[in-house]
Amino acid sequence: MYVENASAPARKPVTVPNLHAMKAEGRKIVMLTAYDASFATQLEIAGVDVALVGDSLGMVVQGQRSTLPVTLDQMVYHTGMVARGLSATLLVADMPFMADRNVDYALEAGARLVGEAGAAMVKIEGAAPHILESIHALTERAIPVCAHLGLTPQSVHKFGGYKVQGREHEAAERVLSEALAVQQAGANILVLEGVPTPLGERVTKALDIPVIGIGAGPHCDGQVLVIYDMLGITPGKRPKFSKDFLAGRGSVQEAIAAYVADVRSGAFPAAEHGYN
Ligand SMILES: Nc1nc(=O)c2c([nH]1)NC[C@@H]1CN(c3ccc(C(=O)N[C@@H](CCC(=O)O)C(=O)O)cc3)CN21
Ligand SMILES: CC(C)C(=O)C(=O)O
Ligand SMILES: [Mg+2]
Repeated sequence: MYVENASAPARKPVTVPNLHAMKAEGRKIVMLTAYDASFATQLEIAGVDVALVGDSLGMVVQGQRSTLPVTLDQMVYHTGMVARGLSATLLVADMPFMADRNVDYALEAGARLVGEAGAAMVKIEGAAPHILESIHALTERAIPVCAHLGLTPQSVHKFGGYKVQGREHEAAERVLSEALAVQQAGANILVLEGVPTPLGERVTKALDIPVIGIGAGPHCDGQVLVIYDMLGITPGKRPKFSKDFLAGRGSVQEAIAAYVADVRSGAFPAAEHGYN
């Protein structure tokens, strides 16, 4: 029987091997943050590939000045809420500041975010020796890892602000060698944030694993944004790499659908969203 409001056929679940196939086939990966079940459902309906419970929730949900105050308990709480809104979308949860202080802590945090809260993968910033060890230890225990390099927000005090990374020749070479190191340690995918467009392209071409960019130019294998930035409701100034997809559209669902379509077609990001 034809039912006008019958829901769309269920999407096949997105898996880690799917993301690797997408890179191989040149199909762009669409990633977006979510912090609760209602937004998670909107991502699910729009066909977003990967949902990220970002520690950016400290800034956009809690109103903090950085991501550093976010606790593991809070990440577990939000990850659980998002997990209950998803079915096919792959769920990644950020390791909060210092939950990766050593391998044992990182394993404990991974166990909670995946085992207790329902994430399929955890994201860890940096490529310091203890981070490479943790990436290895987690992936050995079948917890997939998304590495995160470039403008890593948990290093805001070290960088002296949210500054684009890898601008000088030596700094660019360092980002590239860190990317190779996290891949070697076992990372399944990489988020590359806040680097010049040519470096985004070099890293994407040098790695076998998918590279998801945010402020890293259009050559990455996929893109990620903070959902409040792409809905134009971020308090204060939005990063230059973001875009308001709700402007001129009638609903949150249309805005997310436009983001999905523009990432898949390569229309987003445009030159104005990148750094040179
Ligand atoms: N709303 C929001 N969006 C984000 O993308 C985001 C967060 N919050 N919180 C956690 C981190 C912090 N991020 C940020 C925050 C600011 C800039 C920013 O203003 N960058 C300057 C670059 C200046 C330079 O050229 O070095 C810019 O103008 O874009 C970048 C990333 C990314 N993450
Ligand atoms: C900006 C993305 C990559 C992130 O780490 C977050 O939302 O916390
Ligand atoms: Mg984060």
